[in-house]
Amino acid sequence: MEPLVEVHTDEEMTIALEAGARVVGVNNRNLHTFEMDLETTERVALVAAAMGVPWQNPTESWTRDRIVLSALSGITGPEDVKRFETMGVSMVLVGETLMRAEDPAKAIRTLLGEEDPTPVSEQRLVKVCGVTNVEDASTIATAGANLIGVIFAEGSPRRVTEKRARDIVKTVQAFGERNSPKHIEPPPQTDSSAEWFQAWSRKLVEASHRTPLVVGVFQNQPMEEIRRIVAETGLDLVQLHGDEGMEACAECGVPALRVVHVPAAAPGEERVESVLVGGERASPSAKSRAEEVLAQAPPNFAAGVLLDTSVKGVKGGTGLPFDHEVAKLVGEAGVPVIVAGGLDPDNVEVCVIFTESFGVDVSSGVEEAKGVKNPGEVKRFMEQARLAHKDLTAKLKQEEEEEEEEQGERI
Ligand SMILES: O=C(O)c1ccccc1NCC(=O)[C@H](O)[C@H](O)COP(=O)(O)O
Repeated sequence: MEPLVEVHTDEEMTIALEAGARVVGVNNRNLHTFEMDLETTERVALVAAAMGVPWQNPTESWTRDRIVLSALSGITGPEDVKRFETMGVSMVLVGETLMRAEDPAKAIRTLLGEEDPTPVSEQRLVKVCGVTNVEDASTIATAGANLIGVIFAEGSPRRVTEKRARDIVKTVQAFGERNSPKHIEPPPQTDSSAEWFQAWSRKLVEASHRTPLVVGVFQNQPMEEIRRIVAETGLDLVQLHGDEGMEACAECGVPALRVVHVPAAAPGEERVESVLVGGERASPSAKSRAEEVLAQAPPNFAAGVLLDTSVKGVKGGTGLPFDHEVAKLVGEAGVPVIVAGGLDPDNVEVCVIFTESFGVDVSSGVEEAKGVKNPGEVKRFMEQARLAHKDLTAKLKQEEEEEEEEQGERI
């Protein structure tokens, strides 16, 4: 019988090989800090290479002059399996991903590349906001949200203390197997809002698809206060939800989402009703609102544009939608947006398919009381949003193919 010897550092690898270990597993998780780093296997494997000990290629049968090298922990998607397969690792060990999976058999097929997951580059964002306790944060992280919002805005019934925010940050970090804020490098500066926000949207999805990020929501608060709270609580991102303007987003100490407020829609005008009236593609009011939004979205400051409803001076957590035609038009101009305001598990799908938005944000639509989330509704919202994202990806792909076919026919 051959024992599997687990190592995490260069030194441990040296000891294991010198002792004659033939099956060596590199744990990507540091068991002292619980921090996860998939590069650990690659780094520690170099020690074996430097000692002239080759490892077994997964496609060949084992010979005793080679070690069987395994990558342990942190494997969450087929791209991770591929990464280790490419470097010739013989085995991967997967625990947490299968424990969290609703359908472990399907999860294994997905890891092996036999099921078709949405590639990260095509994924979209879901934010659940107004979280006030660690139990809700855990529920939302487990349900698969990308962003978890905590509110510092004065007067909000969902406002949290710094201590509570710190506890929520710790819970979300532990879920994502990290113990520090996620650093996201901004894209290169550009003259184009579309280019800037598209680059940021890819970065946000990439940074949050394994591990949710915590967003602190502020409203017209002094910048020193924001920066202090960011540093003291460990927030990953900020959301400026007042009249701060775009430029302020570059001053927060971490990347910031900028909210642009759109007045609440008149009843019945939340979505498609303004389209195709009298041959006009969009209502004049939606067009001018979209232009206003675009004018407020210069490049090089914010990490994203979040459109939310304002009603009679109230901004945030209104539970009311705005005219989604506005979001659709801003997206068509090339600027990806996150749509907030009055979303719930029953209307999120229509919103996603209609607006083709990059992201959605919900707060009161999944609450059972102000500041208290309903776990069943959170789960349902996530399922509906993800389903809609899948349908939208399929729809956009089909449209692209049809367009290519048409172009081919014209030539
Ligand atoms: O939710 C609040 O109480 C709030 C108060 C002040 C500023 C912002 C606030 N919420 C920020 C959000 O991002 C909400 O998710 C967004 O407004 C949507 O809320 P809802 O319409 O309830 O889904």
